Amino acid sequence: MPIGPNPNLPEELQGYHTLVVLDQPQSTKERRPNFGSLHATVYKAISSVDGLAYVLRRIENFRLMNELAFGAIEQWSRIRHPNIVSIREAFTTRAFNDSSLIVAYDYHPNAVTLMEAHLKTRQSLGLNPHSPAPVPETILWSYVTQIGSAIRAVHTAGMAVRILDVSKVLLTGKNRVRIACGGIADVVAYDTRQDTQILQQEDMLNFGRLILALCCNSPNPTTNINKSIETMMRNYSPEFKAVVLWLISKPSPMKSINHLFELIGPRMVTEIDALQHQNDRLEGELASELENGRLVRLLSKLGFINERPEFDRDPRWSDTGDRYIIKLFRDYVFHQVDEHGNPVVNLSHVLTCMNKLDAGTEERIMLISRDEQSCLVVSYKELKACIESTFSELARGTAR
Ligand SMILES: Nc1ncnc2c1ncn2[C@@H]1O[C@H](COP(=O)(O)OP(=O)(O)OP(=O)(O)O)[C@@H](O)[C@H]1O
Repeated sequence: MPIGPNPNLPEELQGYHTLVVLDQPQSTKERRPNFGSLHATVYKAISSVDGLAYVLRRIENFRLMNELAFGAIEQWSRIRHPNIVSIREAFTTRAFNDSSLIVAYDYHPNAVTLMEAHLKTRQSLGLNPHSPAPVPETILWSYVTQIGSAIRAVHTAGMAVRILDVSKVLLTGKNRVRIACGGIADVVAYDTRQDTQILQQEDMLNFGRLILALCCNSPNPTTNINKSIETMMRNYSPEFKAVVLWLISKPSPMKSINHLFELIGPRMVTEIDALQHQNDRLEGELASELENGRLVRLLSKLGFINERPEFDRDPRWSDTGDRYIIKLFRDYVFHQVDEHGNPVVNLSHVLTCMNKLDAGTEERIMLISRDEQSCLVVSYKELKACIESTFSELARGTAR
């Protein structure tokens, strides 16, 4: 949640403007480093290039010693994965009166960290964060599949995730998770380069710790690992426990993220089913939005045609031919009254009429003039043709 605009922030930052801090404010006393020994702050900002919102992660007091450190950002920006927040670019800046590293990522509205979604709520509600209110196993299987898939993509690209814990994985939709800080560690720790295979083994350990943290409602489940494993065993199936224990098991050259997918095979089928259901639901919603779009277009055309002020003194325009039929139809749809003369405000009548008009059905309706002196029987098909021809006449500017 944005905390609000801050007058102390730069107005413009290498093509970004309207910066808003997204982190929870920390008092100077409790402010702790959150990237190794460095402080980081997260902002939402708007790009002047495409007008879209992005997230800028700023690492304070960072000195770039070697331009080659940005090579990793290029590699990361080539990764497009549904469970990784995409990187846009990275640069250094003095706009904050220090030397900062900025890494720009895609912005996901309403995203919260797994920490905020599952662990902080208990603390903020004043509940014991360690008391058992386990995250349901089905949700955790989904997280395991998604985060595992993200790690696999990064490892396949010859890199390591490096920053992976409950405060650095985002929940960006219903059960959709994304790794949030790709690339930063590669730049910040460029000078102390480590063997990628070792880092990849650490990824699996961190992944195991992350899942264990969610099982135990504790951000640091490894402080008392035996107790955490006990808690997990009480609340989750043996199959799930086996996966977590494998993830936190000792690193070995034989331990690869690909093996995870052999362990969780049947769960991936459940995940695929859930995704297809979700897809069906979204397609359903999209279909009704398409219908709404068609209706808005039709209503707009009616709005353009009826009561044009430039034809006010020219009853020949609005009271003859096609336009007259459209005018009576407008009254039929919107201006009906009941037997007491009260307006009938019935949205479903409007929607039914508009749908029939859009489809151009053969159904006939009786249109009566306000003075009840004339009465016309027309089909929706004829009405549709009238509206189309009058609207194109208007659009061509040949209405007079
Ligand atoms: N790509 C993003 N899109 C949308 N919101 C994001 C994105 N990345 C982070 N956020 C938001 O920014 C907030 C702060 O992120 P951050 O990674 O600093 O988490 P944090 O819990 O404050 O971690 P730390 O304790 O390390 O500061 C999160 O609550 C999240 O809602």
